[in-house]
Order: sequence, then C-alpha cells, then structure tokens
Amino acid sequence: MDDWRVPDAAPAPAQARTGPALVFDAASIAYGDVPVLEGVHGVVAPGEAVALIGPNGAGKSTLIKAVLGLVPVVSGEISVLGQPPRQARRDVAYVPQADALDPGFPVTAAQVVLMGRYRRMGWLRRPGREDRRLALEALDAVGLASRASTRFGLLSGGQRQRVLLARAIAQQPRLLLLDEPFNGLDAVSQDALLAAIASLKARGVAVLVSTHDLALAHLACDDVCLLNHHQFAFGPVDETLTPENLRAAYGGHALELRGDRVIVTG
Ligand SMILES: Nc1ncnc2c1ncn2[C@@H]1O[C@H](COP(=O)(O)OP(=O)(O)OP(=O)(O)O)[C@@H](O)[C@H]1O
Repeated sequence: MDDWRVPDAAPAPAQARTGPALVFDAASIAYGDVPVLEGVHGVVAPGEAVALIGPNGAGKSTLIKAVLGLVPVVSGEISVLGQPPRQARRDVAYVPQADALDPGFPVTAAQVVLMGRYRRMGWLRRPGREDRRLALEALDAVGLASRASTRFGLLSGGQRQRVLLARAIAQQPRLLLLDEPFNGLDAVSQDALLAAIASLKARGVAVLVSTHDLALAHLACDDVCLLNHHQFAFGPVDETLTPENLRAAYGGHALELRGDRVIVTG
C-alpha cells in the first residue's frame, strides 16, 4: 500500500463531450416547506467553470447539494450530464468545505486520494496498479506528489484541502463541484488550486465552484451565477460582476471597487 512509485502511464479515458454538463431550468430548491432558491437558469458546458457568488446564506451550498441529488428540486429541473442528479453521481466529484475529513484519521495523503477510486473500482476490490497511478497523478496535479506517504493529519490545512481536491481528480469526474475551496488557503495552495482547475477544464471537465472570492471568479471561471435566494444574473464574469448586479445581490453589504475588481468589504 505504501509503494507510491509511478508505474507506466496508461491513456486517460476520453471524455464524452456531447451535450452540456449541467442545465438549470427554472430550478427551485427547498428544504421541506422552506424555499431556499428560486428560478435558477443557466448552462455549464464541458470545460467551462462557473462561480456561484452570493452572500452568506444565499443558497450556494444548497445549489451544489441539489446538483448532487441530496436536496430536492421542487419545481423546474436540474439536469446533470443529461440525467437527473442522482443518476449522474458516478461522474460527479465533490470537494466539501475544508475540515470535512477528520485530520486525526490515520491514513496517508495517498490513501485519502485513493478513496476517490472506490466508486469506479467497486468497494470490495483492492486498488490496482492503474488506481495507484491515477492517485499519484492527482496528487502531482495539486503539487503534493512528494507528500504521498505523509499522514493526512500532519499536513497543513491548505495541503489537506489540496489532498481532497486530488481525491476528486482521481475520481475522473466529468463535473467537479467545489464548495468554498479558497477558504483559509495560503498563496501556494491557492496557486496549486487554480492550476489544477485550469488543467481539469482543459481536459473537458466542467466546474461549479461556490465562493465569496471574486478574484477566484475572475481568475478561474468563465461565467458567474449571482445568487441570493433567487438568481440575480448568470453570464460571463466581466459582464456579470458589475457593481449594480453585486449591490442588488448583496443587499445591504458594503462593496468597494479596486481597479477592475469589486471587493465585498462588509
Ligand atoms: N439542512 C437544512 N435545512 C433547512 N435549512 C437549511 C439547511 N441547510 C441550509 N439551510 C438554509 O438554507 C439557506 C441557504 O444556506 P446555504 O448553506 O446554501 O448558503 P450559502 O450561500 O452556501 O452560505 P455560506 O456562504 O454561508 O456558506 C440558509 O438560510 C440556511 O439556513
């Protein structure tokens, strides 16, 4: 289990590129009788990244959970890789907010990443050579190949977050969901994350990322979905993150323009 030398590379499976990765069609989402989000419209194509932006409690995480099929769509529709959300799960990877995995869990970074292979290899099979190769390749993609044998709990918070991203990459998803991936990351981990997102997009993976970080949207995303219990705008980053749209979506929050960036200051 602890021999993490890279065997010869096998070709990566081709990504099917037909049809959108994700379609929101007048989707409304509720927890029981409590509506959280209404009227979400938009399309995410393979190889595209979309940022979900909105204040605390706007419904960003809830929308990600609906894409995973964990929260019901009460009207309208969400289509994931041409299927209802629950049926598409095999091809969807999810990186939860940091600290979702107990740092005291006695496993190495590589073993955490290998968990991303379980769904494809079946829970009762032992990981094979190809599973190990993909796990190490994923660790390399987030800049942590040299830490493969390090105990997960001994890594920094930012490194642990990158290991969770590597676990998602090892899953070979067609759609990647990231919930607040920049929270608490240092500059090195932020750069590694941006590089990994760019590389996934280049391979045709669609990305949906919930964030408070407008810089992340500018650097990594093609489109933005601006939310606060309903959708305020969905479109190209520069056209959508306007002061007017942000003021509308953020209500009473204070905004500041710095150069070409809009910063939420309160
Ligand atoms: N399991 C739940 N049951 C009922 N209501 C919930 C549940 N989870 C979240 N909510 C409510 O749904 C609304 C949206 O929450 P959500 O976590 O999706 O917002 P968010 O935009 O991700 O916020 P943040 O930026 O703070 O993470 C909030 O009012 C929240 O209280």
